[in-house]
Amino acid sequence: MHALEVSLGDRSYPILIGPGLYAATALMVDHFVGKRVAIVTNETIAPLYLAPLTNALRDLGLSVVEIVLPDGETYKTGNTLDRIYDALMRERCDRSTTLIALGGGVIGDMCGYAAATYQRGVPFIQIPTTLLAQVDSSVGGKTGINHPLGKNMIGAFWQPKLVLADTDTLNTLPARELSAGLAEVIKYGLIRDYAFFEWLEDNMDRLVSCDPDALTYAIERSCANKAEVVAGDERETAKEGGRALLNLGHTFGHAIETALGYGTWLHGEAVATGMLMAAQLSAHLGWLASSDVARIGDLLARARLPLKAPRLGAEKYFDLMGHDKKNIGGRLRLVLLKRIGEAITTSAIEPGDVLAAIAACCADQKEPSRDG
Ligand SMILES: NC(=O)c1ccc[n+]([C@@H]2O[C@H](COP(=O)([O-])OP(=O)(O)OC[C@H]3O[C@@H](n4cnc5c(N)ncnc54)[C@H](O)[C@@H]3O)[C@@H](O)[C@H]2O)c1
Ligand SMILES: O=C(O)C(=O)C[C@@H](O)[C@H](O)[C@H](O)COP(=O)(O)O
Ligand SMILES: [Zn+2]
Repeated sequence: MHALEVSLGDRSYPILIGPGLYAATALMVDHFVGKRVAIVTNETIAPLYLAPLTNALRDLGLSVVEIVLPDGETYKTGNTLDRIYDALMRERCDRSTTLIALGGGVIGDMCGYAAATYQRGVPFIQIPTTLLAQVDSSVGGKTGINHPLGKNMIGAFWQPKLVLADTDTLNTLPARELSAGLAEVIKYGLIRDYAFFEWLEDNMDRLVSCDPDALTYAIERSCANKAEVVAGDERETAKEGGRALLNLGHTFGHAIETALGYGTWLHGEAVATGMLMAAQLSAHLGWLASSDVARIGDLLARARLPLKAPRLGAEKYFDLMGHDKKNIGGRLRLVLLKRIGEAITTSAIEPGDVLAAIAACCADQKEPSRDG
C-alpha cells in the first residue's frame, strides 16, 4: 500500500493506494466520528462492491445506511442530491454520521456536496472506484452538481477525511472509462511534470492494458501532483497559476459536455480534446512547438481518447465558455501551455485566436455521440 498526504493543516488527510482496500475498515475506523455511516453509491457499483463494505462496517458494530442512486452524469443534479438528503433525514442521521462515497467522480462529487451541506457539514470518506476518481476527483475537496447551463456550477469545497483508492476495483472498469481517467493522468504531465509525461509515453501501452503496477504508479504520481497543487491553493484563489492549472482543457471540455448533454461525451474524453485545443492555441500564440502538439495528440490517441472536438459552432463554444468559473469580470481566463510540463493561466487572449484553435480542432463531420 502507498500512502500520501494532502497537507491542509487541521484538514489534512491521507490518500491510501493499493489492492484490497475498499472494504478494509481497519483503515477507516479512526476517521469515524460516531457509530453511524451512510454509503452513497449507484446501481452499477452496488452489485459489485456494496455488500462486502456494508458487512465489514456492520462487523465493526456500526449502523449502516445504504443510498443507491441511478448511474450517470445526467443524474449529477439537485434532484438526485435530494434523494441523499431524503434518506439521511428518513434514517434520522445526525451530525456524527460519516458519509462514504463509493464510486466514480459523479458519486464522489455528489456525496461530497451532501456531506458539505447536510446539517451544515458532516465528515466524509472517498472510496473511488474509477481511474478518474482515483487520480483526480476524490482528492482536493471540490464537490458539487451540474446546472443545465454549466458543469459543476453549484458546489462547495469540502475535504474528505480519507481517500482509499483500491486498485483492484479497476478490474471491472469498462475500457472507455479507463481511457477517460487517462486523460486526467496525462494532464498532470502536461501542466507540471515533464518526467511523468515522458514516463507516460514509455508506458501508455501497459496502462491501456490495465497493467496493475503501471496503473498504481500512475495513480500515485497523479495524486502526488494533485495533493501538492491543492495544498498550495486549496480554494483556487491564486491570481496566477495555482489550482486553476488543474483545469487545463476544462474550459473547452466543459463546453462540450454541456452542449452535447451531460454523459454524451465522458468528462475525460471532453478534457482530452479540450487539452488538445489548449495546446493548439498555445502553439498558435508561438509558445508551444507544433511538434509538441503532435506529441500530445499521439499520447492521447494511444490512450484511446478522441482528438477531434465536436463541431458545435464557435458561438456556442464562446457562450458556454463564458460561464467558466475561472473567468474574471466577464473575461475568458484559460490555462495554456508554455511547454510540455509547464502551464500558465492567462486572460490576455484575443477571441480570434480562440476561434482559430476551435476551428483547427473540430471534427469535419458532426460527431455528437461517442457511444459504441
Ligand atoms: N471533484 C473533482 O475534483 C473532479 C475531478 C475530475 C472530475 N470530476 C467529476 O467526476 C465525474 C466523472 O467521474 P468518472 O469518470 O469517475 O465517472 P462516473 O462517476 O460516471 O463513473 C463512470 C462509470 O463507471 C461506473 N463504475 C464506477 N466504478 C466502477 C467499477 N469499479 N467497475 C465498473 N464500473 C464502474 C459508474 O457507475 C459509471 O457508469 C464528472 O462529473 C466530473 O465533473 C470531479
Ligand atoms: O481539482 C481541481 O481543481 C480540478 O480542476 C480538477 C478537474 O479535473 C475537475 O474536473 C474539476 O471538477 C473541475 O473544476 P471546476 O471548478 O472547473 O468545476
Ligand atoms: Zn476534470
